[in-house]
Amino acid sequence: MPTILGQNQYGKAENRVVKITRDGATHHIKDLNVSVALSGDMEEVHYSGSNANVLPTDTTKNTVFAFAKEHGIESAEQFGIHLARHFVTSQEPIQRARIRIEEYAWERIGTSDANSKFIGADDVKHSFVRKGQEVRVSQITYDGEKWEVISGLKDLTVMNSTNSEFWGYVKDKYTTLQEAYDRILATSVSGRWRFNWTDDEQKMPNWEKSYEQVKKHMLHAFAETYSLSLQQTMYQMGSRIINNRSEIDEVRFSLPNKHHFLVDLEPFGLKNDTADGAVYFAADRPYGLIEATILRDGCEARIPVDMTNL
Ligand SMILES: O=c1[nH]c(=O)c2[nH]c(=O)[nH]c2[nH]1
Repeated sequence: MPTILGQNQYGKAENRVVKITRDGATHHIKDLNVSVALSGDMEEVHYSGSNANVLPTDTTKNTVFAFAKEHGIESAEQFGIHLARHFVTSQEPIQRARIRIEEYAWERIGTSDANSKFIGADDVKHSFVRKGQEVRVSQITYDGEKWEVISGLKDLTVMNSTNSEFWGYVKDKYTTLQEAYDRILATSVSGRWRFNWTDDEQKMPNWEKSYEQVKKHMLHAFAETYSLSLQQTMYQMGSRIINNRSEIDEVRFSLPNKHHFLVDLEPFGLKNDTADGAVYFAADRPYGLIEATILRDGCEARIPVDMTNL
């Protein structure tokens, strides 16, 4: 044979597993991206195509989700150790397992300086904001007479682990979506807001304070709205800003609906029920994209509909 097989490994990469643990009304999130790489006696599958030693990558994916439900996720390390031990000890041909895990950190809305002021302790049990700074953006336009200032943010990722439903929608012959009475609602907020300040230097808004307040009202509305759709939540977020910040006349949002699907663990004899803490598959695409402008009554819409370049 003119060639021989060198190092090889296989497995399912990037299993996006989200485990919610319910401690009464207080929820806890573990949000991981788990990649499995197995190696061992795998010559034959490469040389002849015999799969006799191959545990399917699909099975490694199922194992990740089933273990999250059956054993919980105490820490990424503990979870990885458990998985690696399982693959190596349960499958004779597998001699090495490498589990790589990225963990995404979440903090409760209301617990950090940036978002605490308006939210009482009762509101933060199931509403989370992903750790890390959002990107703050602004656009300033001047024609020699008047100013137009638009501020905003992107990549502010938030999640409600309950208090979200979606049902009563139109059903046609292509509809397969099941109605949801207790789902995860998550989005990465991209928002822009337009100031009504145009020229009076004396009445210039305090831009820093305004930004912090807008962000707080946005998070507050997200956390407090019992949601029947992302559209409804989004409108509440915009209204709350307009109603509390007199310097702003217009808000536009572009909100990807970051879908979290309940994993079917029935085949493994596991009940995966929202009521007692469930395991979800966090899908990255496709995603619903929900967008709208919310205006102060009587004001004109000027923020571009497509604000990706803004
Ligand atoms: O909040 C939602 N709004 C929708 O318009 C929609 N469509 C869908 O499939 N899921 C959802 N969720």
